[in-house]
Amino acid sequence: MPAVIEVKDVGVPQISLRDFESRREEIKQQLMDAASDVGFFTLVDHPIPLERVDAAFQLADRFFSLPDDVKMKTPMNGKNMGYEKNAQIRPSTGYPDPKESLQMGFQETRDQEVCWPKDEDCPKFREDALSFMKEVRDLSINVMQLFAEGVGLPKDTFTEGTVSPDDGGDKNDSMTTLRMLKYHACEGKDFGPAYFRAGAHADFDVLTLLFQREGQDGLEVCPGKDITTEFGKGDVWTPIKVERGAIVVNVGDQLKRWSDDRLQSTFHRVRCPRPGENQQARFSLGFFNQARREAVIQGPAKLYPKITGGEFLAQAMKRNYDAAMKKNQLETYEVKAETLEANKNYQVSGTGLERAKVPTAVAAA
Ligand SMILES: O=C(O)CCC(=O)C(=O)O
Ligand SMILES: [Fe+2]
Repeated sequence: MPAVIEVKDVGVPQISLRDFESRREEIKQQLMDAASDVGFFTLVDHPIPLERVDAAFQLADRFFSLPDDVKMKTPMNGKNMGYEKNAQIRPSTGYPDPKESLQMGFQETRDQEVCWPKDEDCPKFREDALSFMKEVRDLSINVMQLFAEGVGLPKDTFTEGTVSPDDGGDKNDSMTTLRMLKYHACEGKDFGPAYFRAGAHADFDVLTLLFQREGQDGLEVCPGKDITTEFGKGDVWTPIKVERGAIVVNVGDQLKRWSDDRLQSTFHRVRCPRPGENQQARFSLGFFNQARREAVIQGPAKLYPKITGGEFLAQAMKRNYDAAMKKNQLETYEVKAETLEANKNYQVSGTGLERAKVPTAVAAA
């Protein structure tokens, strides 16, 4: 049976953070409802000013406008940091997403140091990116505290589990990352309906906050799909229209596991625009709150064995990037033998489980 891919607007809940302190309980309930149902929602009336988001997009544009050889001074490493272009192959499609991206984190390790664009190439990049990242992290903390309470864990479980203290603790085990994305322009080209700017995948972090630009739609989500079953066939995809000021938020695989599957990590993808649509480049900024390298992930009902953030990432990266890792001789984090044994019957879902049965196209340049 050929894949039936239906796109229907079944809606994604919008949650207002207005009067956060006095409406805390109400907001918590709305977050829990959205995250246990669709796994995706948008946040409005949040504290991040539009100008800050616009400035972050300008920063991304400044970086992506540099010549390729300058951007390639900070190549993607096996630890989810650095720059890549046409190199992220999604298991769901089998071809690289037609895009370029730069990922950076809070760590001050050598792994991370070498991934920051140099001041002489992109002045003040690091300073400005970090200040935006801190702002998004602060908002994430408020949301993650409500989720921890909502699933019956101590309030700070997900924040202590993702945020390394800036002083005192080992901030170098932070794995949270900001990913700047630029999908290539494809003016005048038609790759058909089954070609994607980002192939279907679920995120492997705790919570993703995604910033998009008006007029640059394309994100679609596939709610209600159990991500441990076959991927994407006959499912209903829902477009999320970009709304100025709204932040798209989704639950990742780590939070799904940490909540004993109460909260849903949902497949999503980015469509490639066809003639008649906006085929210019598309920018987005994804902030991925990930479990710290040493944080232990386990839900209140212990549905899954324990796994650390570092091991979780290593497994996800290995599964998703095996070929790329081999080719580039990249090294990722270590996974202990006992973790492998304890987790052998469980899957890190990451970016899809099966190659999609759709025709592939050559990535746009
Ligand atoms: O660019 C987007 O809108 C989505 C990106 C995404 O899903 C990802 O990078 O994980
Ligand atoms: Fe994603």
